[in-house]
Amino acid sequence: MIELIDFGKDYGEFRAVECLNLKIEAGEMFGFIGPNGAGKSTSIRFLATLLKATRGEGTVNGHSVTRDPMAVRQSVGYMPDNFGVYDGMKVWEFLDFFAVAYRIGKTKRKQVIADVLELLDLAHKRDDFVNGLSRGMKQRLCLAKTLVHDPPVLILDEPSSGLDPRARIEVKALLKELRRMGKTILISSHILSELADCCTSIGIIERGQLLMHGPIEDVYRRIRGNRSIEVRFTSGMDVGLSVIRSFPATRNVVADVNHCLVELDTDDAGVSQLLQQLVANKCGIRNFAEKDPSLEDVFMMVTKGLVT
Ligand SMILES: Nc1ncnc2c1ncn2[C@@H]1O[C@H](COP(=O)(O)OP(=O)(O)OP(=O)(O)O)[C@@H](O)[C@H]1O
Repeated sequence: MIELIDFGKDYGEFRAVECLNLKIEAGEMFGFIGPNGAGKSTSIRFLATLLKATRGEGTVNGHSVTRDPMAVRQSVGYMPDNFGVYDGMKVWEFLDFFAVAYRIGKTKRKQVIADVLELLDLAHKRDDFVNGLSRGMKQRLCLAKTLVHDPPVLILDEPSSGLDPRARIEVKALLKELRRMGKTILISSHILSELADCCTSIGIIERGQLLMHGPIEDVYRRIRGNRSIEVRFTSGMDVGLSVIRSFPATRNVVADVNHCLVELDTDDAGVSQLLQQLVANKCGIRNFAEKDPSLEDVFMMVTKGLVT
């Protein structure tokens, strides 16, 4: 649904994006992650047809970004990282303005505006002035305007920036709902915990280069290397620790009062074997669970070059 093929962008002498290749399938929610200045907005603005590539190409919904930008615009709802609102405009007028720009007829516009206001929970603000809205509501209104022409693809640059925790949770719930409605979503964000539980795949970009991308589970798996298992005991922890320490796949053990963290170099069968040995040795176990790294851990490891 979205593809970048050898995309590169120079600003004068400065190479902002090196050579980016990326493929996002229909129905995915793709999290685009990178430190400030990594090249996320540059890539996003190219896909939204607002920026010319220095090298390479992109396609959205089967349309070439460089050769058929008008068709791409029909397919994309784009939310920039900072957007302006017009003074003296009411909420419905703001949406009407964009609906006219997308050449939606007058009768249909009324219905479309009512629908998106309903979806974004802004119906009660229909006749309020846009510049009097809170930041969270302005952000929701901007998301509403990306939907007026019912595009299959949404490209959202930092949609949650500057929002308080409650407003961020609301935006996240909305994005999940939009994905459920069949939209393909590309979202950039610095709030990694937020992306972790709503994205199906991620890409990590730094200094204009895509360091890693793929389904979120694959990325975790590639990072994980050794597996980290947390074991909580109700009894028999001394015996349990000697079983764990003598287990051939054990690489490291960090023990606390009634639980320990074990690093294992093994597969699923090995993990299960360790559990069986603990049970066979009559250890009381309250919890035996694999600990996944957080998206923050993944991001730090990849951008520090600890993983290739
Ligand atoms: N119009 C421009 N002229 C010159 N340099 C630019 C221009 N736009 C962006 N850059 C530079 O290109 C690099 C990539 O910028 P970009 O905005 O794409 O990064 P980003 O990953 O979106 O960062 P952020 O998370 O801070 O928004 C940065 O070093 C930036 O300073």
